[in-house]
This record gives sequence, structure tokens and C-alpha cells, in this order.
Amino acid sequence: MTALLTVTNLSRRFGGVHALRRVCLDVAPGETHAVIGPNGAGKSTLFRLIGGQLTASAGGIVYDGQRIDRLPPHRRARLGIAIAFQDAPVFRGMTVVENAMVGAHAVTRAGPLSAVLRLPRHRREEKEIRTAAAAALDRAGLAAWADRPAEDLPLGRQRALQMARALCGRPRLLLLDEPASGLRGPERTALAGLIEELRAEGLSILLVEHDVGFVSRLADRVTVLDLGRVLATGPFPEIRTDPVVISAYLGAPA
Ligand SMILES: Nc1ncnc2c1ncn2[C@@H]1O[C@H](COP(=O)(O)OP(=O)(O)OP(=O)(O)O)[C@@H](O)[C@H]1O
Repeated sequence: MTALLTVTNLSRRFGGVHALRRVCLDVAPGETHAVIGPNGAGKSTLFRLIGGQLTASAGGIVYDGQRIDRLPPHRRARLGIAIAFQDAPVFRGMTVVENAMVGAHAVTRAGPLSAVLRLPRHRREEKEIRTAAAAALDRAGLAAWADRPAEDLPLGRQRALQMARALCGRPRLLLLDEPASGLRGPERTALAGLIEELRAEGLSILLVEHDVGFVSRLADRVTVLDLGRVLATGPFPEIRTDPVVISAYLGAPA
């Protein structure tokens, strides 16, 4: 099956630091693909290169048959790539539903500014976006919080809001940056359930996550990065027993 996303020989240097070295990776339609690796392995750099927040020193990124590595982030968003960054801001002074709506404004002509300024000329589009945002909040378990100030959300719920914001733009490829980090038991279970649901609906997901238990439950395939290089790619059971991965990252199986 043709991949939805193909990353080929992607490299990025920061001065003398090789953050990524000739990384190759692909995400098939409907696949959940996890990227794991120790601190400094290059996971965030890879995400920012795919999202367009950084440009590559070399290599290419093809999405849905089109080179995207020179496109700005908003053009990639309009093509259906959404990112839920772990540290994305919650906009204070706006309600939870208005925060989620920003995700749809990123992919419409109205633009994020109209969400902030509430310009009247976009009312019809606003109504559709509000409906999409309400649906996304519902999926993320935040329906009861929709009209509350976003700054009232506890940390775990803020993470769910990043997810709702990303879903609000109805993406085809969802990039999740350490979605389980800082979440406690029930929140983590709810998030894993939502990711499983999205996968069952055919959404393609690329996931960076430190929590190996989370990855083993959710990912169809796992790519292991270390010092900017791909150590291995494959289903988790294979990765778990790969001697190279064990010595570099995972430790011996129990
Ligand atoms: N803006 C930057 N300027 C200089 N060096 C950077 C920059 N961003 C990342 N690096 C370096 O690139 C390498 C990869 O960093 P990156 O943040 O991508 O790793 P990571 O796998 O996401 O780590 P973590 O799990 O700690 O988030 C590291 O050596 C880091 O210090």
C-alpha cells in the first residue's frame, strides 16, 4: 500500500550537532507509527520537520504524493497534517471550545486571527467550526468544559484539549508529541482509548512517546531513534527483542 507520509534521508544540523542523520520512515494509511528513543535522539526535531516548524538540512518529505518539505506549516495543515504538541499554549481569556476552534481556523481561509478577534464576516464558517469543535471536545472527553475558561483546565485536560484542537481540523495525519506525558492512570487510559478509536476510523498517526507500555499497546510499528539515526523499525515485539535496540535503549526484556 502506498504510504501517506514518506520521509527520506532527512537530516538536520544545528551548528555542529547532527540532530537527525539520513532518517527514513513512512506512515501507511490508517497506521499508528510510534517513534521512540532516549533524550536528544532527535524525536522533536523530526516532528518539527514534518510539521514545518523547522526546515531540513537535507532529505525530503512526501505526503499524499506531494513534496511538502518546503511548505510553511499552515499549508501542511491545510493538506491534512495536524500536530498536538505537548507544550502547545492554551489561550487564556478564551473558552475551551474557542481554544479547540483554533485548530479548524488553521485549515480554513478565515485564519486564526478571526478566532481571536471574532470578526462578524466569518459567522457562517464560525458556526460550522464551532460544531466541529464541539464534536472534537466530546471525543476528547471535554464536552462539559466547553464554555469554561481554558485556564481552568487541569494539566491532563489541557492535553486532551491539544488533541481536540488537532482533531477539529479533521486531519488525515495526526502527529502526537508525547501525548501521555504527565497524565495519570484514568486520563492515560482514556487517551489510549481515543487513539485506538481514531486508528479504527482509519486516521494515520505518528506518535512520539517515552512510555513503552503505551507504545506497545497502540503502535502498529515502532521506529527507534538514537543520536539522530534510525536504529530499527518494525512491530513492537520485534523491536523489543532486537539486540541493537536493547543495548542502546530498552534494556533486556523482563
Ligand atoms: N534549536 C536547537 N539548537 C541547537 N541544538 C538543538 C536544537 N534543537 C535540538 N537540538 C539538539 O538536537 C538533538 C536532538 O534534539 P531533540 O529535541 O530533537 O531530541 P528528542 O529526542 O526530542 O529529545 P527529548 O526526548 O529530550 O525531547 C539534541 O542534541 C539537541 O540538543
